[in-house]
Amino acid sequence: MASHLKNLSDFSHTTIPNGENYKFAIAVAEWNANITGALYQGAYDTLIQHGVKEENISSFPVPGSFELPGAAEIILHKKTNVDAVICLGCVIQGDTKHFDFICEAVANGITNVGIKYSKPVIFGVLTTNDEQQALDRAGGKHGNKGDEAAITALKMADFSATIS
Ligand SMILES: Nc1c(NC[C@H](O)[C@H](O)[C@H](O)CO)[nH]c(=O)[nH]c1=O
Ligand SMILES: CC(=O)[C@@H](O)COP(=O)(O)O
Repeated sequence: MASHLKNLSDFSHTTIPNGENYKFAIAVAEWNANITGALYQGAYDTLIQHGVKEENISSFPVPGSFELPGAAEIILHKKTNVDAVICLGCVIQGDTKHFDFICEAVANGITNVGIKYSKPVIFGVLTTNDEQQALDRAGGKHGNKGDEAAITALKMADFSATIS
């Protein structure tokens, strides 16, 4: 469903697991920091709201979204007790094809790291045509993609922990 047809921050809170027993890492890109900062705050606040302890959230800034898959790899290689990694970024179309290459590399890279480590690695990356679309999805009229990424991380961490 397109974001304009749903609010990224609208969830039935009865179906969201309590996160008190889970540890999360958040990798956040510094490119478009006004957007990614809002995504980060949304994700952090949502994790806390659902019982995650402050000491169980570790945060890792990286230069750009292209660095997110590598950061997730390093985090999961070195911090084996992390239950899920949330990757946050904002890629905005420019004048060249650079956007296409970054978006594909980031999406594929994040997918591959999650599979490699059998750990949830959440794609919380906005890929927009312009800044307004990003603002609308980082706490604007369409909600906050960071909230959505945190909810997904909670659900997948619980899924991973409870599957026999
Ligand atoms: N244009 C955007 C970038 N570009 C930078 C890359 O992500 C990367 O840091 C660079 O190519 C060096 O490896 N990054 C974003 O996150 N958002 C953009 O709009
Ligand atoms: C997504 C990008 O890397 C892009 O914002 C860079 O802009 P440009 O394509 O005009 O170089």
